[in-house]
Parts: sequence; C-alpha cells; structure tokens
Amino acid sequence: MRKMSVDYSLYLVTDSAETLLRGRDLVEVVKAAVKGGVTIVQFRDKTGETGELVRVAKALHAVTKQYNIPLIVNDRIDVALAVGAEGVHLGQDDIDLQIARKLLGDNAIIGVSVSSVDEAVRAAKGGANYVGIGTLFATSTKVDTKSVIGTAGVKKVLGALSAMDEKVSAVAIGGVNLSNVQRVIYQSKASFKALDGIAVVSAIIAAPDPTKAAKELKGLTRQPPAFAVANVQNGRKVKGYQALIQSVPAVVKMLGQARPLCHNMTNLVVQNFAANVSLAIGASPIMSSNGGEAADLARLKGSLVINMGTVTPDGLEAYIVALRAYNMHGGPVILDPVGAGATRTRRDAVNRLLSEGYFDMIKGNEQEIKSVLGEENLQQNGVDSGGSALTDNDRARLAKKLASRERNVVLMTGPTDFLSDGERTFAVNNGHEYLGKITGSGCTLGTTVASCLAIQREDKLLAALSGVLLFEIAAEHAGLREDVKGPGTFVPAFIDELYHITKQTAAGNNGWLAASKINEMELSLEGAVECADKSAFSMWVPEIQKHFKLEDGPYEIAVVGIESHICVTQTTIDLLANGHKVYVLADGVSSCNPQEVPIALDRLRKEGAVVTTSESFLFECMGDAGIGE
Ligand SMILES: Cc1ncc(COP(=O)(O)OP(=O)(O)O)c(N)n1
Ligand SMILES: Cc1nc(C(=O)O)sc1CCOP(=O)(O)O
Repeated sequence: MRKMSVDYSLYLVTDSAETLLRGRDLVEVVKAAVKGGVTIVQFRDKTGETGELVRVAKALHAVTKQYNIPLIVNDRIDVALAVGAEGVHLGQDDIDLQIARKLLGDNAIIGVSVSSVDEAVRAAKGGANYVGIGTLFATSTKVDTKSVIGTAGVKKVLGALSAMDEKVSAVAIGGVNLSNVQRVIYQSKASFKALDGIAVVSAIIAAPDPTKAAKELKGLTRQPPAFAVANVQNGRKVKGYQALIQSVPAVVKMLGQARPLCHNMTNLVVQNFAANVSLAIGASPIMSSNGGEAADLARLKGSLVINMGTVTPDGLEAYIVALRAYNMHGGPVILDPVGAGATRTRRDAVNRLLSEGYFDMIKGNEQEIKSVLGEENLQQNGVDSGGSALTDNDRARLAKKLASRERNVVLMTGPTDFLSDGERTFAVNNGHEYLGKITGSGCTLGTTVASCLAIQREDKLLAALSGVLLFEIAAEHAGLREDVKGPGTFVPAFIDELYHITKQTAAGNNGWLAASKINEMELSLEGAVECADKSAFSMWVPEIQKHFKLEDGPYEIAVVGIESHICVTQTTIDLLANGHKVYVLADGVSSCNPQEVPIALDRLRKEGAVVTTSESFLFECMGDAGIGE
C-alpha cells in the first residue's frame, strides 16, 4: 500500500441501506460528496457478498483516487487488499490490530473504533493511525451501539490520548449533522488535543444533495460555533477577582442602557416574580414557553433561560427547539436543571438537553450539579438542595469539573455560591437568609444572570459574577431595611433594591460593591495532600510538618517554587534541620531578581541540599527504563 498523508476533517462512512440511498447509486452519492469536500471515505457494508464488496470498493477507489483522498474498508482486510485501498477500519471484535498491520504493512491507515479511554489507549499503543470515538449521540444509522458517550466522553478520550507519546488522530462518530457539528468540535476539545475530524454517515449519504451537505459540513468544521464567536474573537478574560470586580459596574450599567431581552421558559410558580426582577434590573423580560416563537425571539439578541421546574414531555421538545434557535444565533442560554436528581424523568430530560445543544451556563444547587455530572446513586428530595457534607474546596471542584467538561460557566448556588469557567473559580458569600424563605429566588437569580449574559458575552464568568453580586447584595440591602419584617415584606423590598442598585450604578455610584465577599479558589493543585496558607516565608509550618514526621522518615523531599532566595531557601534549611534529605530542583525555582538564584543555590548546596534538575531527579526516582511512566 502506498503511504498517503491524511486529512481526517470530514470523514464519510458509507452505508448502503435503502432508507438512506432511496434508489440512488452509492458510488454516485460518494462521488458527489467527495466533490463537496469529503477528505477521507470508508466503505462500510457489513452484509454484502465478498465479490460484490470488491466490485463496489473498486468503483469507490476509482473515485477517491481521482481526488487523491484515501479509501478505507470497514472490517474486511481481504477486500482492502483486493482493491489496494489505503487502509482498514477495525471494530473491537474484529481482527487483531497487530495482525492487520502485518498483513497490510506500515503504510496502511488503520483505524479502530473506541468508546472508552482504555480502548483508545490500547489502540494508540497498538499502532493505530486513528481512532473513531463513538457513539457520540444516539443515531438510527447504527442501533447496536455499545454506549452513547456524548461530547464529555469524547473529551475524556482525547485528554487521555494527549498524554501519550504515541501520536494518533481522532474522529468522533454518531449523530453528527449540520446542526451540531460545530458544537461537537468545540465541546469535545480537551486541554491539549482537539478532534482531527468528524465522521458522518446519514448527514451526507441521506442528504438530498450530498455535494451541498459535504460543503456545508466542511465549512462549519472550520468556524467556531456562533455561541463561541465572541469568546474566540475577543476572548481576553479578566484575571483575578479584584480586576473582575472592577468590571462589574460596566455590566450592570449596560443592562439599563441595552435593555436586553431575557426570554424565560420557566416554571409557572415563578413567572411573575422573574418578570419583575428582570424589569427591576433594566432588562426586558418575555415569558414564553412556546417553542414555535423561539426562532423569532432568538433573533432579538437576548438570552434564554430554560428552567426545568415544571418540565413536561411537550415542554422538553419546546426547550430543544428554542435551545437550537439560540445556539444558531449565538444567543446565550442558561440551564436551570431544577430538581435534576429527583426523578428519572428529570435526569433523562437533562441528558437529552445536553445532547441537543450548548448551554453557556448551568446554574443549580449542589444536588442538581452533581446530577448533571452524572453522579450515580443520587436521590434528590424534591427540588431542594438538602445539606452538604462537602468542604468548600470540594464544592468548588464540582463546579469547576462541570464547567470544564461542558466548556461553559457553572454557577453552583448554596450558602456560598461557586462560579467557575473551568479555569477561574470563585466563591461568593453574599446574600440574605430570606432568599431561602421565598419561592423562586434561585430561578430569578437565573433570570438576572441570563440578563447579564445577554450583554456580556465575551467573558461569561464576569456576566455570572455581575448577576450574582447584583442579586445578592440587593437582597442584603433589602434584609436590612426597617420596613422588612420577614419573607413577605422582603420580596417587594428586594425588587426595589435591585432597581436602586441598577440606577445608582448607571449614575456612576458603585459603592454597593464594597459589600462583595469573594474568594478566588486555588484548585489547580488537584490531588494535593495539603494546601497551606502561610505568612511565614518557610513552608515548614505545622500543616506541612504533620506529613513529614521524623519517626516515619527521614523523607526525601523535592523543593520547587519562588523565591529561591527567600521561601525556597528557608524551607530547605528547615527541612535539613529536621533531618530530611532535600533535593532543590534548579529548573523549578526562580526569583524576581535572577541574580539571586545562583547565590541561593550555592548556599543551599553548602547547607547540605542536593541541587539538581527536574529531569535528573525524575529519572533517579524511576531508576529503570522499563517503568511505565
Ligand atoms: C470512523 C469510524 N468510527 C467508528 C466506526 C464503527 O462503526 P462500525 O463499523 O459499525 O462498528 P464496529 O464494527 O467498529 O463495532 C466506523 N465504522 N468508522
Ligand atoms: C458507523 C457508526 N459507528 C458508530 C460508533 O458508535 O462506533 S455510530 C455509527 C453510525 C453513524 O451514523 P450517523 O452519522 O448517520 O449518525
């Protein structure tokens, strides 16, 4: 087989089912599709006689050769060899990858179907050129699928592949079409690896005009989705909560100036309250659960709240119509998965919504967020959160985990609210106890945040933070008023305070923000045994000392960090004084003034530390080339 460079971006997998071809000839359909920009073709026919398979494969190969793109044969090495195809695609139950490689040679393109990290790692280690990751979404083209893994499952596989030395390409397959292809590529991207392409059957084979379908799909694979455009083009995100707080007044001010439409598909209980909150902060509410008018509303540059509080089968279909319309126009959408963990119906509804469209933000209490994350054995009692056994760090991690999985912003409400966009995570400690004593406070927070999102699309975390602070500080102001005697009098006072804060901000008075109580959560040290805040320069503080008791040691400890001549030096000296062996990794320490570094390292060497490099240290730890890591 001749070696060929491969572009996996638009991978057409064929299917000869009459329901898809509707009387047309497969080879003609493929020819049309290739004209439209398909970059690789797989002949997949699981039932044909060998002679017929060879005949069709030959005809397909004539087409692909004309366009200089590879032809891959599904399952059948014999057919691939007979026609000189460029490669084969193997399932988990097909012939062993090593045997296929021996039979086809080094130049052959060999792809493997995978649906989990284990299968993908095995395929990569076994020398596959690419993996077909599926089943992405349920599809009528293939009903005997093992598991539907969604973009979250694809992302996990890509994450694992990115950490491997073996270079393997990846496409996703199952239910990809014109309406979701951009979202699939966007949401499945792992930190260091994106899909190399998408594989489709029906979106092209069943299309009335396969050339047009291929052209459109190809065009979409090259552009970010509408909901990510603002992020991608202007995506400078404000770093650090101080800078973020300073940006909040501009968002609140803009609410009154732009009067953004806030479209609420929300439950019957809170419609009136949500509309009043929306008006008070300067937005323009519309309470419509009719999917039929969503397409028109989505053009009005507002945002959409999908609140599952009183979800019904018809309501769910209407949400999906609206979600798609807003996604198409790039209008932000918030999911409020009310009571997501309470019933099977709600769990299924959430899964369906997540597979049908993109949510710029998911807002829920701890139980709801856990349920959206797919935690097993979770039984939520009604729509309330219930208590939590988790630490603040654990709760912040939940928000961060969901946000990075969905590539959006997550607002997890509770006595402390946690906001994350997967990179930055904040805890907000504002609010008033009366918010917990009235109906619909969580839902109307969703409406507030959605209104902010409508006018602040570049930095969605800033929009969320602005909405949360406006809402919760207004609640604090209301709760302090003398005329407020309890939850009943709190509601109108709260609406008044939302209105006052918005007006004050428009007039340039931002004093209300002084009440904000925000912490930036440091969660990047995943798996850290201890994260200790310290004012001492040395890290040898009680929280750290307890992990290094001399009677269990002495320990061999590697030290990295800043500043080499201050904290690193004092920590190392304390560790040595307490009997431990210390390695200072020269390429892992630094000082603002670079001249300090060699002087500090020289001193530490004299004090008895081993000054070495990270690579030298790691190889010394491993000791043997046979070790997996
Ligand atoms: C690119 C690509 N990915 C996955 C498949 C798997 O489909 P199928 O051949 O129906 O299933 P298995 O035989 O692998 O179980 C594919 N054909 N192409
Ligand atoms: C061939 C195939 N393999 C899948 C897998 O999950 O491995 S799903 C699938 C069918 C994909 O068809 P469509 O693009 O029409 O949804």
